[in-house]
Amino acid sequence: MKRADLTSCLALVVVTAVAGLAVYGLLPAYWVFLATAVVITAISLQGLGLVTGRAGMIALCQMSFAGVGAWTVGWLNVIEAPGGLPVWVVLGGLAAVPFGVAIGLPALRLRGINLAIVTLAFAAAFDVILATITFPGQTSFLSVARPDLFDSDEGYFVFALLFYLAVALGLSVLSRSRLGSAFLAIRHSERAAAALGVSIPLTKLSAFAISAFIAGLSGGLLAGYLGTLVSENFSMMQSLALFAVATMAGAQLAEGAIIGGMLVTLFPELLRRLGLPQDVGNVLFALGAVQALASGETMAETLRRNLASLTVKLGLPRFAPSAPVGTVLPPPRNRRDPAAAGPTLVIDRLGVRYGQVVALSNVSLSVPAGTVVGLIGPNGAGKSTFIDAVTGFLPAYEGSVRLEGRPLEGLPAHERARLGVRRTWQTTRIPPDLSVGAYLDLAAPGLSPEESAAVLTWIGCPSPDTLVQAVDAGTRRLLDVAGVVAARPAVVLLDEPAAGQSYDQALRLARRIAEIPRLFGSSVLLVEHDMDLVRGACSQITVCDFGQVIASGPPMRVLEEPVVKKAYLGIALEEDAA
Ligand SMILES: Nc1ncnc2c1ncn2[C@@H]1O[C@H](COP(=O)(O)OP(=O)(O)OP(=O)(O)O)[C@@H](O)[C@H]1O
Repeated sequence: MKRADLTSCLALVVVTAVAGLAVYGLLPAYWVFLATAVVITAISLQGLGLVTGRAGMIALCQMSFAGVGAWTVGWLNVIEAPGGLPVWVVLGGLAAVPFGVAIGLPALRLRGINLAIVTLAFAAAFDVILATITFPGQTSFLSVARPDLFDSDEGYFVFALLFYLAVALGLSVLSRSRLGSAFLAIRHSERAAAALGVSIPLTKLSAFAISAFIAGLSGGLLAGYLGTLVSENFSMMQSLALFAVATMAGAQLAEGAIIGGMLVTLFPELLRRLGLPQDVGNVLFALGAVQALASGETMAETLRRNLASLTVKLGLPRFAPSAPVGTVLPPPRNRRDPAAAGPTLVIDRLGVRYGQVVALSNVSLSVPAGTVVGLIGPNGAGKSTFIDAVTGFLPAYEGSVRLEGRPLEGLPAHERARLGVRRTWQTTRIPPDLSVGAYLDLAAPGLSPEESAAVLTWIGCPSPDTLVQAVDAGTRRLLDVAGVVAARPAVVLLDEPAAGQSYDQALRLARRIAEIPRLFGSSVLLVEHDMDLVRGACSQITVCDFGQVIASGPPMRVLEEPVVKKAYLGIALEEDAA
């Protein structure tokens, strides 16, 4: 585990222990009882935050997953299964996983309102089923047996808090893993995530499965908390309210889940004491969710921002570790002998149509091993379409694409990326919530901290602990390039990497791109409008116009050809004028 992960896990343990001790030691028994409900709700909210806040999908059936966990615990209690409540709660979580995966399956095709309707329909169906079958032990008033050590209400608070801590620690570690970064990546752009080799179906299903597991745990804990359960505890309305609170509080963060748990538990208590109807709470939660979505900041994020500025004002040391400084680039990929092995990438008679528009027709091109090849052409010539087809982002095309002799037809984008075809985009699609280092881990798993730091220094990006949202647009383009080359694929396809760069930066980038084959062992296909960059980086270029190849060869010769000058008339005149 990295030092930064260890520090944040330790901080989580200390804060939870201090807060738990304060509640346990200072509050009267009734408030400790309420605090237990806060903690149990916070556990469920953490699971919901994973799917909604992190992975960006809508799930309106969190309490149904909790109901599965609670039902399982009730049943294990009735049959007096071995292991007692701690084991039953975990089994309750596991029982909810298949339901989570089943609900995740529509998420592979549906988004937004359609996914919301599917998850809501599941919650409604679960309502009906629960009302019919009742909870085990409900009719005979058989209470769920708590462990002896945690039998009292105060003891059960500690029991629930231990589960909260375990879930928070697990999610904290997960958020720093490649899967955690993949959740953020699919929320930001599924296409860009696939281009990094992330499997979208697997990532979405993992989010739903983990979320359902956590909800199942919370349901099982609720069974032990209340003793006996009724179907209203897990109704569709409860799921809707939980979703609103998760959106408002920012349940993807541990403190957001606790804020949400306090709102869900203590607000109804306040309304009860004021003699106001409970529905007022749900209306306010909905308004709070709208406010959070409109402002783009959840309550937990506001809290973090204020705490950070307070830390700066008080001059306290921040816990962020200093970036490791290294000079060792990752070793280049094992390069095949170019003469013996043939070209890295061969495209033969590629054709693409968008309805009646012929975007590419009979385009053939090859990228020899260890070279940088340019693909240029005026706007609308078909360059991005070419990259989309090669990297697997078009549903269909004519012709063939071969990587090191292997045909890629039929393979989806993430598999092509894993095989060694990596791309960047015309506009950067890096999730802004990630740190620079986490993005590099996502794009190129397995790099050591020293190698990450060296790649970033080489391309001219800030240190790994810098947040992407604090980085300017031009530098994010460089990070795009760093991500693809650090993975050391067979070939990288760079789509206008100099967009947003100054003239000097573009020339520097040209030198870096020319170094890619030697330093990383990857061949390069460069799409670019900046002719100085093309001249500086490429050994061969192919020129397209209206979807067809009009010239190819060494840059100096090809750029002088009349047909190319004609296609580039506007640009040629600009260059002459300059
Ligand atoms: N999704 C689409 N639907 C219909 N037509 C499209 C689509 N995408 C691109 N085209 C058309 O295909 C042709 C090639 O577009 P493409 O974006 O590949 O060109 P380009 O060379 O990358 O242009 P630029 O340099 O401006 O990025 C253009 O005529 C464009 O209008």
